Amino acid sequence: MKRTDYISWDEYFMGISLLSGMRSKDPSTQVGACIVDMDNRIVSIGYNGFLNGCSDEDFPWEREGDFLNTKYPYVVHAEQNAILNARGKNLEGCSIYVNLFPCHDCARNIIQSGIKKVYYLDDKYKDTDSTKASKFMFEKAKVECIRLKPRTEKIEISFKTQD
Ligand SMILES: O=c1[nH]c(=O)n([C@H]2C[C@H](O)[C@@H](COP(=O)(O)O)O2)cc1CO
Ligand SMILES: [Zn+2]
Repeated sequence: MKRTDYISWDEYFMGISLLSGMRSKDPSTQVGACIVDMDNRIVSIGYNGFLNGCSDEDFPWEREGDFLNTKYPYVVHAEQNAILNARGKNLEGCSIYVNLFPCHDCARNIIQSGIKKVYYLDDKYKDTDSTKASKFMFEKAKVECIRLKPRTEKIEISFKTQD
């Protein structure tokens, strides 16, 4: 008799996005993205962070104040990192799982990469122009956006061993 309490594909991939977000140093918003092909094979993963080869201390994590003294000009978004981490692999027809609804810049990159479905959890910036632009572009480009309603509230990962 097979196990019945295994996690669904959606919980698996969104869980990987959330786990990836746990690598983010952003004090306010940790975002993870997981790109999956049409055979449910994981193609790429990314989280929001600063630039390769630079120290995380080189840039500010602030949200407020003069634009150049905030993180916004510098932080690479999770979706962008996931697309770039695919290292040029063909993403046509793939899905992307991301815990936060994509900003308008990520929406453009998602569309241009050939990704056709966006699964998301949180839409806390739904009232911003950025998100409104994302939704408009996704609609015009026929990229499907699906808000995940997970069956369970949380999945626990434990490193406890039997010995
Ligand atoms: O599409 C996105 N992808 C993504 O990685 N992020 C990241 C960028 C920032 O590090 C953080 C947003 O910061 P905040 O919530 O403090 O404004 O989330 C933010 C968005 C949308 O806001
Ligand atoms: Zn973005």
